[in-house]
Amino acid sequence: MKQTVHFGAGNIGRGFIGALFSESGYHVTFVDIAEQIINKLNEQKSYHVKLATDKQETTAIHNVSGLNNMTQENEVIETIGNATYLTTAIGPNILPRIAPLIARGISERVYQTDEKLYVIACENQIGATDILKKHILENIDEDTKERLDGRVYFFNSAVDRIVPIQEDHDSLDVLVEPYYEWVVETNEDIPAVEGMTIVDELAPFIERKLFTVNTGHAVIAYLGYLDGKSTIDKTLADENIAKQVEDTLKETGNYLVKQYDLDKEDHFEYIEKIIGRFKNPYLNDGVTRVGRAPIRKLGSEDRLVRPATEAQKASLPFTNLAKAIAAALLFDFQEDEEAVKLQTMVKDTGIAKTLHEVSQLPEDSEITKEVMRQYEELK
Ligand SMILES: NC(=O)C1=CN([C@@H]2O[C@H](COP(=O)(O)OP(=O)(O)OC[C@H]3O[C@@H](n4cnc5c(N)ncnc54)[C@H](O)[C@@H]3O)[C@@H](O)[C@H]2O)C=CC1
Ligand SMILES: O=P(O)(O)OC[C@H]1O[C@](O)(CO)[C@@H](O)[C@@H]1O
Repeated sequence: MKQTVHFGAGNIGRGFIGALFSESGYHVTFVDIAEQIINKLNEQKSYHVKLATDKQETTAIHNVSGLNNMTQENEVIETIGNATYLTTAIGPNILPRIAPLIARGISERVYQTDEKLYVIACENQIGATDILKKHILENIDEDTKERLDGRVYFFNSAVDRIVPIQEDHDSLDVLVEPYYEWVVETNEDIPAVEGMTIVDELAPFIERKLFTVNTGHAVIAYLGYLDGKSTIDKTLADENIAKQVEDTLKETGNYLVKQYDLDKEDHFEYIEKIIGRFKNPYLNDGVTRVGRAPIRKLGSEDRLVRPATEAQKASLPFTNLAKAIAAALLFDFQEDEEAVKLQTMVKDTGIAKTLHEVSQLPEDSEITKEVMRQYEELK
């Protein structure tokens, strides 16, 4: 049986990428630090993916097992040696931590086989596989690096499927929205995986997704949190917030249409489709999950700041994006490590210095000034 190894047996790992591989005839080895999940995968050897609809259609996912990357390093290295694909859905900040072990696996593999290995990071980040590749290469010696050519391939990708935090932590089953899109950038003729879309150039796809799905989601999450709302669909039922989401996505939309020469009408239909997905009441998706890790989300290349700086460069409006950034700066959820750190930064150094530090925005930039104005109104 064909083998694939997937780092991160969480929501996207089990509910999306791992499930697609299993349905495409692969045995999926999940690698994770969560001992309980790994044990369950090895005991049950299967789980269910349930659709967030009124009927809750369910698919059984078979041919799965698990390894713990902290305690089973040799087994992980051996599994990398036998895999066709190596994927991750672990969070962009974790990629540097798993890279050394992947590097060891690749280093052994390229002396044992000429079979090709395809590495794809499935994270909400532009160029996530490039980032992973950089960290992997830092852990491979020069002679071995030469053997990667023609044997190990790295492809960037965009992943889109809303998978909320699961209510039953004791179960491997995963509730997911029906919609999904997995776009992979390559010119290689790679083994088919059901549900994987291959494109020559990822930029329009990942930017369209990140600056529509993720920007829209972030606006709802941060404004909802400020307003004491619990979930995304409940927040979107508030007309003022719904209008704010639309206005913000018009700003990112204007940039995307201009940058990628998109058909404006098609793009605005895409926005409406995405907003429809956010309204799914069966997902019960918490604002604190969607708003998680605000420092990462305020990064210069991420869903709020990048479209604002691009809009500014193109002389397009960015006021609503500035409001979303201001709302993110007010996200003080105590159980989120980054939110706590961000609040300390704002308290100790103020908005302009914080934005300079986390978003690389000049302290006197027009965006910063607008964020400061909006922050005062929101707080
Ligand atoms: N949940 C969603 O709807 C979507 C998430 N994404 C992206 O997918 C990635 C994963 O997100 P989720 O699946 O939601 O997160 P998650 O928290 O459900 O899963 C992450 C998994 O990584 C594991 N992990 C953390 N540190 C590790 C380490 N050092 N070594 C091994 N395993 C480790 C965790 O134990 C967990 O099982 C993120 O980059 C996210 O932005 C992308 C699209 C949709
Ligand atoms: O997974 P992240 O980057 O923390 O952000 C949450 C976002 O990602 C998703 O999980 C999936 O695209 C969305 O639900 C949400 O916009």
